[in-house]
Amino acid sequence: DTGSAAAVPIDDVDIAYVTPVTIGTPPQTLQLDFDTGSSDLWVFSSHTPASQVRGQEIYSPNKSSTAKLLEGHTWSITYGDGSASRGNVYVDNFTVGGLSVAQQAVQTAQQVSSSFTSETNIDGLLGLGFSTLNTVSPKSQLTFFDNAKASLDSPVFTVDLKAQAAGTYDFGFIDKAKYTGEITYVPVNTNPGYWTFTSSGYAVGSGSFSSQSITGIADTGTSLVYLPTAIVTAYYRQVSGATNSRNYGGYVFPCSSALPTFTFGVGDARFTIPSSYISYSPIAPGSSTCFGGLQSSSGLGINIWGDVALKAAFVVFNGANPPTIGWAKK
Ligand SMILES: CC[C@H](C)[C@H](NC(=O)C[C@H](O)[C@H](CC1CCCCC1)NC(=O)CCNC(=O)[C@H](Cc1ccccc1)NC(=O)N1CCC(N)CC1)C(=O)NCc1cnc(C)nc1N
Repeated sequence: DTGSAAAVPIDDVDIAYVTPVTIGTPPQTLQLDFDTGSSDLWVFSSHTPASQVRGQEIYSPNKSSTAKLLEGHTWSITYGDGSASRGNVYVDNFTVGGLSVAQQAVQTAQQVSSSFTSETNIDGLLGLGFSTLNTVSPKSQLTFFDNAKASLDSPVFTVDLKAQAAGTYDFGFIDKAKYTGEITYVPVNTNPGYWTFTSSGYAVGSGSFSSQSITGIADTGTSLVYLPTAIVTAYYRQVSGATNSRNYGGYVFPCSSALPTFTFGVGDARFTIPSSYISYSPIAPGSSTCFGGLQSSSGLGINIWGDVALKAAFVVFNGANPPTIGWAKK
């Protein structure tokens, strides 16, 4: 089997991407944020208080003839940005881009934090991290990818995110039309459950490449790139008027400032993030001060290659044993 579905940016700065999925019988369609940085599949549902729903599509298990409550199972998750949700669990038919899993654990929200309520374009999350991170108790559940893996032509999924355009999540195959040159594969550390890999270094603009190991996670659910402070200060030193603003929570600069590109290494391969991706967004609509798409990871305890970096490459998440991650130009 294989599957292929669109990854559509939810706003004009690519803060996140959503992908259509269908749940139950007859099929109910929701738009989910596919997140390699977590491993819960949860949805806004008929169990979510109306006061917490603001236009999101909901999954109603009582309207699905194939839904079954997972008795006594609950879940509760908190994300890096402090957002959170919790609820109960059903199993039901679940399809992504033509690829179906018969008994997928679908976590129905009974409570979501205000940031989820206000994010009207996201009807839930589909975790693509390792199932060890799943929060369902007393028995943790498998991700869609782990459930589908045995039936896939190849135990992989690929991520092709684009700037202000629809990209794709492919399952079970590697589409040669989506990348150029070779795919460079590097090892993945599955502890504690992210897709953790080590980059071989970086360069700022046309500057020399600094070879150093940068261990971080490939995270489709994180908007920006978060790297060690030394690297980030080296970058913004090249940006006139850039300051690290406590007020705005990171590096800001005049939107008119020229920004260098940022290149990162994977093995011998080099990937360049265009300046336009790093001029992330005005700090407020119409402001002439812009927020950077590259920020410091100090305080996070982890380096994160988020959408700003993933958009610059075609990435293969190889779920074989042992898992690896592959990066290619496109
Ligand atoms: C089983 C938990 C699971 C593994 C969890 N995983 C994650 O947090 C990583 C995961 O990829 C989550 C997935 C997000 C969650 C919010 C909704 C969209 C998806 N990523 C993050 O939390 C990274 C930081 N957040 C982000 O990058 C969000 C993503 C977002 C997108 C659209 C709308 C709203 C939010 N972006 C923003 O808030 N932006 C607005 C501000 C702008 N300057 C940048 C973009 C974790 O590590 N939790 C531990 C944890 C708990 N508590 C805290 C405080 N930190 C933690 N790390």
